[in-house]
Amino acid sequence: MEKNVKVHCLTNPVTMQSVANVLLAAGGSAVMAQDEQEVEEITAICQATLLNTGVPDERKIRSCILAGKCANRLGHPVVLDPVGAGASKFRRKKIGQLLQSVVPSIIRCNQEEASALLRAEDEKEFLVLGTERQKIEGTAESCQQDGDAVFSGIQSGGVESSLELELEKARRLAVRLAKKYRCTVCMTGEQDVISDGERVKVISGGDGRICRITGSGCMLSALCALKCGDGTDSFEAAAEAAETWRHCAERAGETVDEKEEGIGSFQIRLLDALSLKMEMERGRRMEVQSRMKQNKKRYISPEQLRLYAVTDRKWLAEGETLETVVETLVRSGVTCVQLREKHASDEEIISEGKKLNEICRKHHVPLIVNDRPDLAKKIGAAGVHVGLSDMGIEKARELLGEDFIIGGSAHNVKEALQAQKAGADYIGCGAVFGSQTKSDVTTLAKEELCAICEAVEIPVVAIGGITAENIKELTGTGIDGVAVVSGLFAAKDKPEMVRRFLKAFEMKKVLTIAGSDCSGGAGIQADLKTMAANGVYGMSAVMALTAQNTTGVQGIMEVTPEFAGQQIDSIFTDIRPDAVKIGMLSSGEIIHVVAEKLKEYQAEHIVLDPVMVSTSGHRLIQKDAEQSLKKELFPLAELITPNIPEAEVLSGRKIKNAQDMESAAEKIVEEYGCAVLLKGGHRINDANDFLCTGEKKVWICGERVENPNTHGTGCTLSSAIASNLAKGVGMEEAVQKAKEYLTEALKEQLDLGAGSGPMDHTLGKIIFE
Ligand SMILES: Cc1ncc(COP(=O)(O)OP(=O)(O)O)c(N)n1
Ligand SMILES: Cc1ncsc1CCOP(=O)(O)O
Ligand SMILES: [Mg+2]
Repeated sequence: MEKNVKVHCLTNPVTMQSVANVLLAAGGSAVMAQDEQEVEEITAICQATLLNTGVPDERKIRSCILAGKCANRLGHPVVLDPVGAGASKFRRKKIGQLLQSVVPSIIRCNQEEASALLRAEDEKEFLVLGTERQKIEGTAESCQQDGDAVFSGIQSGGVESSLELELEKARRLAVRLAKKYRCTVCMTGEQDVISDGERVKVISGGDGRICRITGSGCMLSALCALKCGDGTDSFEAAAEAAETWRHCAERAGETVDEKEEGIGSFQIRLLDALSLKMEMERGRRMEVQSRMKQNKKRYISPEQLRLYAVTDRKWLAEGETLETVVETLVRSGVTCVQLREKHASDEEIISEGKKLNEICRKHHVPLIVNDRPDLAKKIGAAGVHVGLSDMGIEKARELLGEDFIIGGSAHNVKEALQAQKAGADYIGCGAVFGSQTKSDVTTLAKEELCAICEAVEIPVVAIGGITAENIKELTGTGIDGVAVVSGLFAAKDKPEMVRRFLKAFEMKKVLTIAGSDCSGGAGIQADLKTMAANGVYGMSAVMALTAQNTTGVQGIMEVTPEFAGQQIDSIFTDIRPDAVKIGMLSSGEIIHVVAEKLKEYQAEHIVLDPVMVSTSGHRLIQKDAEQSLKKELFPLAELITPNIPEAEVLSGRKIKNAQDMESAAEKIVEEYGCAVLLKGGHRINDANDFLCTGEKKVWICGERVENPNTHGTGCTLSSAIASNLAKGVGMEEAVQKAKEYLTEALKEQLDLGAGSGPMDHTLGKIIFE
C-alpha cells in the first residue's frame, strides 16, 4: 500500500472493532458511517467502500445502496460481504436488491453465500452441492472458515466440515458467480477460490483455528477493500488479501504456545502477524524505491518479461481491436506489451499508444514502443525496444534519460554483450523458430541462445515463431521469457492461449514411487535430491522402508497395498506430477495397486527403474513380483532403465559385449513396447548406455569417472531422466543430460560410510547460506 487508503466501512456491529483494527494494522484506516444522510459524503472522501450487510435491516440496506451507488459513480471499488445471504427470505431479497443497484468489484463470501446468490436463478446448483446442504438450507452458515460473527452462535451442529465443497465444485461456483455479477469473487472455504470469471486462483494454507474467531471473514473483506483501494486490479487485490490472511493465520498458529495459550492469544497473534508483515513489506518497498532512485532507472524484472505480447494488427480477427485484445491479454496474465505497428503513421502510433498505455498501467504491465524512442516519450510509455538497424541504445538513452526501459536486439553473444554495455535493460533474441510476422529474419540456433543467456547479466527474451507447443523446446536455454506476436494475437481463445504459454514457465513436478533408503544415498532420498538439483519439485510415495547403509541392507518393512494407493491418491488429487519415476516395488500386490492408480490418473512420462537384480547379480524381488512388473507396469512406462543382469533376465539372453546389449535392448522393446535404456555398467563399459526407443537406436556416451562410491547411481539416473521429461525435453536429450548430471555428481568425489558410498547430489553447490 503506497498511500494511506481510507475504507468506508458499512459494517457489522459484531465485528466493527475487529475490522477497524485490521485496517489499521494493514496500514490503512477505517471510516464508519451508516446514516443515509452522510453515507455519500463519507464515500466520496474514501478510496474504497466495504458493504458488509451484517445484521441487516431496511435502513442498513438503504444506506448500503446509497453508498454503493455513490462509489460506482465515482469509480471507487466496492467490496460486498453478503453475510448469511441464504439464511432467510429477508436477506435473500434485500441482498438481491442491493446487487440490482450496485456493481461490486469484489464479492467476498463463503460457499453457502455464493450458492445463495446464484440460487434464485439456478436451483440445480444446490442439488449439485449434495444432501448436506439441503440439511441447512435456509438456516445459518457453517463455521465456513471465516467465522462470521452473526452466525457463530447458531451453527447447526455436526455439519461444519462436511459442508465444504470439493475444490472443483468450488471453482465452478466461484466462476459462475463472478460471471453472473461481472466482478471478482473471493470465496473462502477449505481453500479460498478467487475468480473474475476468466482467471481462477486457489489459495491454501492457513490455520484451522481461524474459523473459531468471530469476524475473520469480515476482516478479510476489509483487507480486500484496502488492497483494491490503491488501484490494484480487483482479482489481484482479492488474491493478495486472501494470501496475506492465510499467511497471517499460519504465523499466528506457529507463535501460539498450545499448552499455555488459547484462541484469544491466536486472535491477538493474527493481528500481530498482519502488522509485522505490513511493516516488513513497507521496509522492502522503501529499499526498492531508494535503489531505483539511486540508479535513477526504471527497472524491468525477469518476471515482467515472462510473457511479452508484441502487437501486429495484421493478426486481428474481424471485430477485434488492439485495445480489446491487449486488455484481454493483460487481464489473462501477459506480463509486458510492445506496440509494434510497422505500417502506422506517427499520429496513429501516438494515439494508439496512449490508449494501450492506459490499459497497461491499469494492470501494472509495462508498455514498450518498438523502434521509436521519441514516440515512446510522447506516449509516456515505460520504454522502447531498439534493434540493430534502429537508433542505437546509447543514443536512445541520451534522448530518454535514465527513467525509461530500453530493450535491445541481439543475434549472437557479441551483440548481446554490446547491448548490455550500452545500457540495455533486457535483450530480445530471435528468430528462434523463424517467423511469419517478420520476413527479414534469420534463425537463431538454440546453442547461440544458450550462450547469450550465459554471457549476459540482464534478462533475455526469445522471439520468433514461438507457440504454446514449441515453447518447451526452449527449456534449459536460460531465457527469462518469450516475446510473441502471432502466437497470441492470432489465437482464437486468447485467455486459454495465455494460460498455456504461462504453464510452460510453471515449476514442473515429479513423483517418485519407490523405497526409502535411511542412509540417504539411494531410493526416494536420492530421487528427491536429484529432482531438487534438476530444478523440479519432487514428491514421493514410499512403498517400503529399508534399514540400510553403505555396507548393505539390514531390514525391510513394506507399506500395505492400501496405504501405497492412498499416498498416490493424495498426490494426484492435489499436485498432479508431470512425470513419475518408479523404483523398488517388492511385492506383486503393491505393483498391482501402483499400476491401477497410474492408469486411473493417466500418469504421463513414467520412467521405470526395474530394480530386479543387483549389479552383483542378486535377485531383489520375488518371482511373482517380477511377472507383475512385466505384465502390469512395463506397458505403462515410457522408458525402462535395466542394468545388464536385469536386461539378461528380461531378454532371456546373455550379454557379453556392446552388440549383445543392442540386440537385448531391441528384444525388450519388441516384447514390452516401451523404450529401453540399457546401462553399460562395469561388465561391458563404464559409461556408455544404449537407448532403444523403437524408432531410434543410439549409444549415449558418458565420461568415465574413477569413483568407488556409486551407491544410488541407478536411482539418480532414472530420477534425472524423469525430471528432464517433466520439463518437456525429448527422450534422447533427457537421457544425455541426466548422464551429464550423474557424471558431475560422481566427480564431486564425496566419500562417506564404510562401503560403497553415496554421491553429492548438490554438485557441491550451496544455494542458500
Ligand atoms: C522483444 C523483442 N525482441 C526483438 C525484437 C526485434 O527488434 P528489431 O530487431 O528491431 O526488429 P523489429 O521489431 O523492429 O522489426 C523486438 N521487436 N522485440
Ligand atoms: C519482431 C521479431 N523479431 C524477430 S522475429 C519477430 C517477429 C515475431 O513474431 P511471431 O511471434 O509472430 O513469429
Ligand atoms: Mg526495430
